Amino acid sequence: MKPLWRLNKYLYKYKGLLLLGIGFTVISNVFVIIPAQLVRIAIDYVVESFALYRPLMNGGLGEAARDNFLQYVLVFGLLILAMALLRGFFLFLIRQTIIIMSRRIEYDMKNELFDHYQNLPLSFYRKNSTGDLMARISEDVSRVRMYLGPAIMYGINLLVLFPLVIFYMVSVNPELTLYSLLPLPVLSLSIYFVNNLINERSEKIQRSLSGLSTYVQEAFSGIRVLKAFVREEDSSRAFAEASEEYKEKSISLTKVNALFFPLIMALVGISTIITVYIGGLQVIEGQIGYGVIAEFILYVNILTWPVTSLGWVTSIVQRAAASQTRINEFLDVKNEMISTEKIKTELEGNIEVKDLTFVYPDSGIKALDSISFQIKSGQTLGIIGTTGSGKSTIANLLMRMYDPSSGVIKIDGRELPRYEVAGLRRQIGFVPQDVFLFSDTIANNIAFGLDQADPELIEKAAKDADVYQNIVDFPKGFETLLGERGITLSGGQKQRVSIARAIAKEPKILILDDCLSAVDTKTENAILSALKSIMKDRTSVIISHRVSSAKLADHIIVLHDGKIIERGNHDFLMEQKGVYAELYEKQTQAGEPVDS
Ligand SMILES: Nc1ncnc2c1ncn2[C@@H]1O[C@H](COP(=O)(O)OP(=O)(O)OP(=O)(O)O)[C@@H](O)[C@H]1O
Repeated sequence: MKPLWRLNKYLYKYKGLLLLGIGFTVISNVFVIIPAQLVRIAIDYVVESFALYRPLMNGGLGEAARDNFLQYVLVFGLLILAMALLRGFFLFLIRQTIIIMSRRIEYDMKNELFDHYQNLPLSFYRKNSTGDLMARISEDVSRVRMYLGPAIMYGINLLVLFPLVIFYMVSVNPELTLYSLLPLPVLSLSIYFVNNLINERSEKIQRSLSGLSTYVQEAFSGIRVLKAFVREEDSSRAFAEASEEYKEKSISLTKVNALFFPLIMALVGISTIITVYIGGLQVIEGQIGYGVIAEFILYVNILTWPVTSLGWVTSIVQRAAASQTRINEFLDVKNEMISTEKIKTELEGNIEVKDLTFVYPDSGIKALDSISFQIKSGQTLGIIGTTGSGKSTIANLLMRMYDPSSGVIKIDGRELPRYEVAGLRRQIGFVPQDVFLFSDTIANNIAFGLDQADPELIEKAAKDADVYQNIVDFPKGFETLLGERGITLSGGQKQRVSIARAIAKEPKILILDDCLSAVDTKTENAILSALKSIMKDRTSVIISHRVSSAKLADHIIVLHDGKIIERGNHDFLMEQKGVYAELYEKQTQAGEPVDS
């Protein structure tokens, strides 16, 4: 229960709806109890009237007595009907308050979680899978909503109705009350166990279903690989196996579900039989009238649902508490990327990195080892290195996606933590190694970093990234929709749209992380020379495997195993005849012309 306390702030926020809901519950229950008493009075009246009817009929007053009697019964009938209608109206109002409150809280919770997720550092995303993040914001929040809505609603109903009914029952006949209520605790306990069984099995089904969807999603997004390696049969077999498991689990749930209602009916039936039997004995002994039996049968029926719901509510609350624990676990993750001074200022773009060492906290891999370099505003730094040498790590650290293990990174003489994180990132244009485009139009993808999409700026960025002609050649031009992962574009086109997105926001610092690998050297040169003019007075960092990309940089560093092994400009490094020169030779011999 304790994890659910965190939700009290929401209950407080929507206290108006909650209090109204409680009020409506009390009123609606009054209209449940009164009809039961009316039924008792009506039946007792009918029985008494029958006893009087015969002597009156003999005395010639039969007709008048009959009319009177029918009128009386009609009034009772109308009264009971009116009560039922009023009860229905108040039930409607209860749902309109408590269930609406739960939906609003669900909305608030999802927004809070989503905002929180977005603020968390990259390391959080390394540790937790996207599936997990999605499950907590959707399934777990839904389970918590079940507590805030139905569970609270039925819980309040139970708390109001139960004492009220028991009070009336005891006031009418304590002995009969005891006997008729005997099977109800068994009902509640059985529902609790059956419901837990249902939940357990539903969860297994849910897991198997999400496994099935992940499998289908992967099979079809990797369909080209699947076909190329002729694995269709294998894939079908694996799918059939996963479906079989899903089917078995669904059938096992159906079995338990099938038990649910018969169980309730059986136990209610037993209660009714006991009521009729004990009540019948008391009627024979003259202790009570027939009406009391009818009233008690109604009471037992009235109590059936609240008692059933007790088991149900308990298991909902347990599940909600487990879900809220999972949600709290994520909500309690703190964002370590805190700014010390929250400096918001326009950057000039002078970068200084000193003795930078970085160890990835989750893997313990030392990706960078005492790296130092400087880039003046308007200059370009080329970073060359083998796979896994730490190039992308430098990009991540410059954007403050992680904080260094030791050493400092300064921009314009200030250490990164002094800047407001969003303000800093807003002035850095980043083109990641794995291009990610959204399922949206090309124009919106390019304008992603802008607060307002300016068509002129978008076109200019596309031209500078050398992708303009490709875009206007599409029938819908800039309005072309990109598929789920930009499948309508070629690898090189995607990279260039991604570059256009970074330069459209006219950043002070531009970081290209190996993002020209899928374009030919001619296009690479065209982009790089366009960038040279755009990035005049701004700073660029060009990370690449290819010497052709880094060649034009003012300063080049060559990385190996997290360490700088060579540094200088192209001519200097060529003269050194070291790793860089060797790489240059290899790449030119491999048929990659590197001349501009
Ligand atoms: N998020 C991460 N968590 C743990 N280790 C990581 C992470 N990212 C990278 N590494 C490790 O850090 C080292 C440097 O990786 P990095 O991505 O910086 O290399 P790179 O030079 O950019 O390589 P490539 O050219 O292949 O992209 C590698 O050994 C890699 O396995």
